[in-house]
Amino acid sequence: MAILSIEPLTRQAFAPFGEVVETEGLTPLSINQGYAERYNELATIDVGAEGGHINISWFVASARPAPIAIRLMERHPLGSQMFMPLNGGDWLVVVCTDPHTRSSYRAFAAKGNQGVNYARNCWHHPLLVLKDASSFLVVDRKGGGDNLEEYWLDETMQLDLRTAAS
Ligand SMILES: NC(=O)N[C@@H](O)C(=O)O
Ligand code: NI
Repeated sequence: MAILSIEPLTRQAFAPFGEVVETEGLTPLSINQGYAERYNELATIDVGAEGGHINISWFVASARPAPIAIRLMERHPLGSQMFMPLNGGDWLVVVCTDPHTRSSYRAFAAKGNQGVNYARNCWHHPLLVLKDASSFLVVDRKGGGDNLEEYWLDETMQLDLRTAAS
């Protein structure tokens, strides 16, 4: 059984896979006569391929049984996919550059104030949360064409949750 250690989610570490949606380290614009701050252009929504349009949805996710087993990776060839937690709970992100290559897998511990925007065609595990009834705002694609490619792993990989706290 392959064990995948979990690293903190940072913009730099996640850059090969997409964007981290967070305000950390950014300077906001002051708007609304000073009564609000705007953190601009945090993610690129790329859903126009083959006539696609933006789909705004709300996911309510349940925690998977521990130890979390990674058996399936997926990608969306026609569009990006953004997840933003709404309850403020920590969650997990698992991505890879090549699902056939074990060493290409990366697992990240995302904070409750961090979202991710998977770039179009980025291999990722479906939404992984640590608590039941975890709500997420999701921005991805609706439209024709086949926007889902799945890869079932030959060998189940396990997430080493002990490293998530580090
Ligand atoms: N199925 C669905 O809409 N969500 C997945 O693509 C996911 O990444 O969670
Ligand atoms: Ni997805």
